[in-house]
Parts: sequence; C-alpha cells; structure tokens
Amino acid sequence: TDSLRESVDRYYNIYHNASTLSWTNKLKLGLGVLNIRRDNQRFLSEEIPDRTPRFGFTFDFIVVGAGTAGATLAARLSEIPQVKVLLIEAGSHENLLMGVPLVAPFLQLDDNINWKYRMKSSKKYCLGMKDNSCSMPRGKVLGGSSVLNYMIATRGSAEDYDRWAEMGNDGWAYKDVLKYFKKLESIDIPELRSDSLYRGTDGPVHISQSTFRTPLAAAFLEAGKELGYPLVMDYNGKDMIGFSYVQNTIVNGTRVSSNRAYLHPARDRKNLHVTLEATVKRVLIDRRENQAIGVEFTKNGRDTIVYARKEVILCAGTIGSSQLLMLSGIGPAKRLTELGIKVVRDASVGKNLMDHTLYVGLAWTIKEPLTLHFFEYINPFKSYITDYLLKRSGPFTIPCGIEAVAFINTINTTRPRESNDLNIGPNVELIFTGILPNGDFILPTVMNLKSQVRQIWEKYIGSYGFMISPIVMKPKSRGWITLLANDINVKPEIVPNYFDDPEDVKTMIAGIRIAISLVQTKAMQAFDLRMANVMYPGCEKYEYDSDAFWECTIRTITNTIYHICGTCKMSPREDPTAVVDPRLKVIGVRGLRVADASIMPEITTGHPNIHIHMIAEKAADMIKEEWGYLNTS
Ligand SMILES: Cc1cc2nc3c(=O)[nH]c(=O)nc-3n(C[C@H](O)[C@H](O)[C@H](O)COP(=O)(O)OP(=O)(O)OC[C@H]3O[C@@H](n4cnc5c(N)ncnc54)[C@H](O)[C@@H]3O)c2cc1C
Repeated sequence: TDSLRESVDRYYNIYHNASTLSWTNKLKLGLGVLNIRRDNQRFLSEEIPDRTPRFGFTFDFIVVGAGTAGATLAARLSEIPQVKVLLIEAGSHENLLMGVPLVAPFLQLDDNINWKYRMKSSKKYCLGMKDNSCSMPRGKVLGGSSVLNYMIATRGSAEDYDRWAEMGNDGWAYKDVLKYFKKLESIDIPELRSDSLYRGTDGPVHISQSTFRTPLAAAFLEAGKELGYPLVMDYNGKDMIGFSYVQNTIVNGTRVSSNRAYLHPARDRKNLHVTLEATVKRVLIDRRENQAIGVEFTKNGRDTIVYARKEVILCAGTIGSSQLLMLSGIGPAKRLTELGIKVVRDASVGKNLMDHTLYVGLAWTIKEPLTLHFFEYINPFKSYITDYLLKRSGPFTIPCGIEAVAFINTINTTRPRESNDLNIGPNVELIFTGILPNGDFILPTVMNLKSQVRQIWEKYIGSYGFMISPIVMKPKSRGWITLLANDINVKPEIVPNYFDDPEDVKTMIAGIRIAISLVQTKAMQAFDLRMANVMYPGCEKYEYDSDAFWECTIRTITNTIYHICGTCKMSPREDPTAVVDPRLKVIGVRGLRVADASIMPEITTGHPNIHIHMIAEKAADMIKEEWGYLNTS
C-alpha cells in the first residue's frame, strides 16, 4: 500500500542514506553520551539507599526479593506510616543503561545481575543447546527479572483469572482483579487513555508503544487481516484475539522496572528499609507455634537474623521462593529428610512448574534493508545511536526488536474472527521481531546454542530479515524444581519437562503453520522474502513440513520465553497440591505468605510481568485488610 511504501522510504532515508562519518554525527554522538550520562546520574540519585539492619532487629513485615512482586509489595506496605518494612534483595542497584530496550538481551550476559540458572539436560527438548540444556535467566538486581525482561506488557485474558476462581481461588476472577490492573498502570498510549473501563492512568507502571516501527511490522498486521483475524487496538482491553502492535513497560524510551516504578517514588520513606547484596538462607519458624518469626540472611560474608512482628512474605520468584520454602522445611517430606532438613510441612512445593515455550526457528530474509540489523544499529556513526542518546527515539526504543504480537486460537482458524465467541481464549501467541535472530552473536549466546546450530545461523550474518515466533500459551506439560542441597548457594534442579504432553507439540505445530501462512499473504509477498534454513541437526530424516519434521525442530531449538511459574501453587486448603491458599498464606505455617509468579495455579496468557504486579498489588491490599490498615494508608 502507499502508506507502507512511504514508511519504507522514510526508514530507508533516515538510516541508510546517512552520511556515516560526518562531523555533525560525531558532535551529536558526543552530546548524546553526555546526555545519557546526566540522565543516568539522575536515575542513580533516585535509587533507594542500601541499609544494613542490625542483628536481631524487628520489623513488622519482611519481604524477601525485590523483583516484580517484591518491589511492588514492599512499596505498598510502606504506605502504612506506622509499620516498618524490610525488603531484602540478593542483587544490587539498577542503572539507566539496563533500560535501553533494543539491547535488553545483552543483560543476560552479566553475572552480577543474572542468576544464570540452567535447566536439567534432556533427551526430549533443548536438543540444539550445549549439553541439551536451556538457559533460565532470572534477575538478581533491584527490580529482579523486570530489569532483564523484554518489556512486553500484557494482562492475560479474562478467562485466565476466571479459571483461577473456578478452581476455588475466591477473589481472583477477572472482575475482582481488574481494579488492580488499572491501579498499577499509567497508560501512555493516547488512544487508550479514555478507556476508563479497562485502563488506568494514575499508576506507577507506565505503558507505552514505540513510535518507531519497521515497515514489516505493518505488513505483519495486514497479513493477519488477510487471513481473517481482527486487528486489535488494545489486547489489554475488551478483546485479546487478533493482531496488534506491542505495548511496553517503557517511559520516555526507557524501561519501567518494578524498582523504578515503585521503589524510586518511595525512597524517602523512613519506614521502608532496603538491604542489598543480602541473600536470605531460610525463614525462621517457631515450630511449637508453627509461626514464621523472621529470616536469616548473609551479607558481606556475615550471617544476620532479623525478626518479623507480623509477617514474612516471600517474593523471591518461582525458583527462589520454592527453594526458600524447602530450605525452611516446607516441601516434599521425603526429599527434605534425605537432605537433613527438618520437615515443618509436607507440601507440593516445586511441583506444577509451567513455562511458555517459544519456537525461534522461523525466520525470513528480506532483500531490501527494511528491518533492524545488528552491525548497523551498533555503528555509532549512523543515526540509530544518536537518535536514542539525544531524543530517546528510533529503533533503540523497540525492546529486543519485538514490534507486534498476535493472540490466536489455532483450533478455530477457519473462522478466526469468531474465536472470541467460543470463550476459549488464545492458545498461541505469535511474536513478530523485525530483526534476524541469526544476524548477531547475542541470541545464540544467551540460548546456549550448540556449534552445529550456530553455524547454520551464522550463514545469515549480514542479512536483513525478521522472525515470527509461536508460543504455546496454555501448555499441558508440567515440570518441577528439586532441592539438591541444604544450602541456598547450591542451585536447585530445574526440569521444565517441555512437550511432555503431545497436545503441546500439536499446538506449537499449528502455530508454526499459521506463521508460515502469514508470510504467504499478499501483504508479505509484496517484499522479496526467503525463508531461512529450518533444517536442524537430526531432523534431516523427516519429510519437510510433515508433523514429525516440525516436532523434531521444535524439540531442537525451542527456547523458554522466561515465564516460569506455579511452583508454590495457590489453591483451596483442601487441595493436597496447594502450597498457599487464596489469601496467599502458606498452608500449615502462620505469618508466612508467598506473593510472586510461583503462586499461579495455571499459567496465564501472554507475558506475566504485569500479572505479577497485579498479584502483588492484591496481596498488599489483602495484608493491609487483615491487619486493619486498608483505609489508613
Ligand atoms: C529475559 C527475560 C525476558 C522476559 N520478558 C518478559 C516480557 O517481555 N514481558 C513480561 O511480561 N515478562 C517477561 N519476563 C518474565 C517476567 O519478567 C518475570 O516473570 C517476572 O519478573 C517475575 O517476577 P517475580 O517477582 O516472580 O520474580 P523476580 O522478578 O525474578 O524477583 C525475584 C527477586 O528475588 C531475589 N531473590 C531470589 N532469591 C533470593 C534470596 N534467597 N535472597 C534474597 N533475594 C532473593 C532475586 O534476586 C530477584 O530480585 C521475562 C523474564 C526474563 C528473565
């Protein structure tokens, strides 16, 4: 179309005809560096100070882990002036450079801010990774994984929460949690600000859309329309199924982590104490009363004990919270006994592990230079970097190159527009990334690819292209986390058990076929596209495009999209698999709750960061209510 052509030309003119070594560009670059240094100084001055509590000190609430959930919860609890809150985090401060959207994956290389978990080696999945083991990055920094994440902002579908409620989790239906989704956000997308039914405008988490897009993103949306899917203005509003530009937790071109959203504004509160580079070893439980009374943590090589007058709340994430519960005696009794841990309660901690898998093998090259390209965007004499440094605009504002998403239901492809009527919600998400994964070293490195697979991808270095990656939204497979030692410093074993259920394989293949059919539409065929290699080691023996062929490639280069959850399952007390009840209280121990991704009884649709903010917002209100503070803060 004409508008598409216009945007092609504009893009081409800005980024490809720029005189590469002009003095103006050098000057702009210098000014840009000064500009971002100044902004970073300002950012650091907003960081909450690190305080070390004295041995034996007592707080009202102790929150463990300052990630998406922990930062949210601690900030909300500290709104009660008469209570003292301690937030304990194993990592250190965040800085502004961690918030540059395009280069988000680079953060995973940094040992200081990434726990760098590895999944247990498997013969059934992650076959294209070294040792058949996929990486599992997790944030170890103020803001936790919200500092490493790709800033995609989704709420999940209403059915997700209605289903939680159907499972007996009273108070978690969509009608109940909608107010927290609204409370937590400030929607900065102008067209959506007036939708007061669904969107909030006063919350700490800013949500926006990049003003820069590659022309291929528009073609992706057009392609969806051609196949009969609706274009959805706001997948976080009334309807989710369809094709949309992505919404992001970004303000002024930089990341909105939970730290920035919740802790920066709370930095001057005298009743909020944050202690950094402090690793909690276990929760202290008074065994006569079965009551959590405090925690033990290590900081600067010294062990310290602090006490909680009211509650300890674990927000250490899916891995951290399950590990801490087990180290404190709450978990599978047999395993705990084997490790010499005294059992407080035999519980299903570590089971019910769920994750979203992403097939990263579908990429197309494009002849014209219309998408992002690693060696161009890192060239300091092109406008990419200076646009970002001076104006926080341009391609650097696109997180990881992800520009558009589609939520679809593969069961109803003949009448896609009506999928919503079936009330079953999306079972696949497609992510459009205007960058060729194979074009740089970063994705192969963070994915831990085997050299044979790397070599296949390396053929495309220097090419332009894009990816369409299907994600299975409602996997049936369940994995687990097992404690390997009575020691917080020994990482637990993580078995994601991807594609254990054949239904998940079928759904992923259906997603792949829809992704391929999108590229066969007129909108996409207007460009000179070639499918990049999809033949991976071990899969040559299968007929191309057969189900067996796709199953082989899925099991070879499927990656996590980093959404692990569910290991401290929320469920009614009578359910033997329940770890916390619907008030998030650990069953069998008083004064102890879990509030983070681990409590999800079933994985939600889309990307969970906003869902976890919501969980923490609701947890804060439940805690305030129980202690009689709901109307005093
Ligand atoms: C690379 C990556 C990309 C992602 N992309 C997206 C995305 O685009 N959109 C989206 O919605 N979601 C995304 N996610 C997922 C999302 O960010 C996480 O699900 C979410 O941040 C988890 O929140 P949480 O509070 O449960 O845990 P976390 O945010 O991980 O917080 C746990 C905190 O506890 C601390 N901790 C753990 N153990 C201890 C201990 N023993 N003592 C003290 N502190 C401890 C950790 O250091 C960490 O700060 C991504 C995640 C990753 C890693």
